[in-house]
Amino acid sequence: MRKNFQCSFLTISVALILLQLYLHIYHNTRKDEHLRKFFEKEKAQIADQLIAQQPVAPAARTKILGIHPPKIPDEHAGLINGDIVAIEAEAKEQGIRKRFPDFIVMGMQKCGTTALQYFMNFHPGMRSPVEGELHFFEREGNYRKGYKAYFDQMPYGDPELLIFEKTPDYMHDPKVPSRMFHFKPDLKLIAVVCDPVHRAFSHYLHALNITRPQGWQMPGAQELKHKTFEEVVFQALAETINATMAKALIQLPEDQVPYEEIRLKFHRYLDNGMRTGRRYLMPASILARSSYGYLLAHWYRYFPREQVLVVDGNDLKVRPAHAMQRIQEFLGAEQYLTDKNFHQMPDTGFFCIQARPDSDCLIPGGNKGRSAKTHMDAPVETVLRRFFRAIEPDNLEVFDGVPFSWTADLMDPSADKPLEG
Ligand SMILES: Nc1ncnc2c1ncn2[C@@H]1O[C@H](COP(=O)(O)OS(=O)(=O)O)[C@@H](OP(=O)(O)O)[C@H]1O
Repeated sequence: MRKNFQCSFLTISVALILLQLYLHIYHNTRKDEHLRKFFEKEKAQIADQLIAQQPVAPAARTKILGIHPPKIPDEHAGLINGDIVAIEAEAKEQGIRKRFPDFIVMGMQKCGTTALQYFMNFHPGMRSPVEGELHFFEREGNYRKGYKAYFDQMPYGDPELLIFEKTPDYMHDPKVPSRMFHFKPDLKLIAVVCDPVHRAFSHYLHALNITRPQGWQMPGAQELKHKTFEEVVFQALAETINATMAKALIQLPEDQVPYEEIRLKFHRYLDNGMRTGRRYLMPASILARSSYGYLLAHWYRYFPREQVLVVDGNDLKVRPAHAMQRIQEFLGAEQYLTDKNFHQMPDTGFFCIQARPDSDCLIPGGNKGRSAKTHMDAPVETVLRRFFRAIEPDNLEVFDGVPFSWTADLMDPSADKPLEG
C-alpha cells in the first residue's frame, strides 16, 4: 500500500515536471515567433521609404557639430520670486536649525541615485531629508508653494553639515536648470549617469511596476500595461526619430544604418521639448532620459562645469569607494567613506555599507535590483544599442572625448547580439 502510494506520487511528480517543461518551451517559442514577426513587419516597404526620403539639408547637418539645446524661455521656466537668505535668517532667529541644500543629486533616474543617497547619509558631514524625493523644482504643484515650503522639508542639522536632497526627475526636465539657477546660482549638482541601454530597460520595468498610494499614476505609464518592451521601444523610436528611421534602425544591415540622421532627428525632438518646456514622458522618455550629453549641455548653459559632478553609475556598482572619494572631494567634505565601509554582497553583487567595524552592513535600495532578475530579449537590446550608438557621440562631444564605462562596448557593433532571434 505504502509502496503503491510512493509509486503514484513519483509518477505524478514526473508528469508535473514534464508539463512545466512543455509550457516553458511553448511560451518561449511563441515569444520568439512574436519577436520575429515584429521585426519582420513591413520589411519590404522600408527600402522604398528610405529611398523616397528627402536627404537631410546640409545647413541642418552643421548644427550637430556643436550641441546647443535652445535656451528655455523664462515663461516656460516659471521662475518664482522669493528671498532664500531672508527665509534662512528668519529660521535662525527662531532657533530652527535648518538650511537650504548645499547640493542636489539631480539624476539620472535608475542610475543608482537611491544607493548614492543611502551611502551619503552615512557620512557624518552630510544629511538629506529622510522621506523619499522632494520633487520641488519639476512638479508644478510643489514649486508653486514657494521656497518656504521647500525649506520646511529640509532636515534639521548643525550649520557645518552639508545639506542635500536627491530627486532624479530634475535632470531631464527642461525647466529645472533655470529654476535651480534662479534659486541658488552657487548650488553644487551631482549627476549619476549609467549604461543608456540598461537604464532604458530599468526605466520601463520601474514604470510598469510602480505603485503609489491614492491612485497616483506615473504620467504615460498606464498605457504600458498592455505592451511588450519591444513595442514600447518601437513606439518611443517612432515618436522621437519617426517610424521610417525606426524601421531603418531595426532592419538595415549595420553599415547602412543612417546613424548621423538618427542623431540629428533625435536632437530635433529634444530641442522641441526645450522650446516648450515639456517634460519627456513615457514611452519616449526611456530614450530621452538616457541622452545625458544633450541634457547636460542644457545644464551647462546655467551652471559652470566646476559646479556639476558627473558620476558613472557603474562605479557605484563595482567600486563605490572610488565614486565616494570623487564625491567627497567635489563637495569639500572629509574623506570619510572609504574602502573599509563597503562590502560586496555575494548574492546580488551590489555593495552594502558599514558605518563602523562593529555595525551591520546595511543594504541600500529597497525594491531596487529588478533589472538584474529579468532580461531584455536580444533583438530589442540590439535595437537599443544601435539607437544609443547613434547618440553616444553627444557624450563624447559634451564630456571632451572622455568615454564612460559603457562607451567602448556600445560603439562596437560586433558585440551586438543577432537582430533576429
Ligand atoms: N547597492 C547598489 N549600488 C549601486 N547601484 C545599485 C545598488 N542597488 C541598486 N542599484 C542600481 O540602482 C538602480 C536604481 O536606480 P535609482 O535608485 O536611481 O532609481 S530611482 O530613479 O530612484 O527609482 C537599480 O536598477 P534596477 O536593478 O533596475 O532596480 C540598480 O541598477
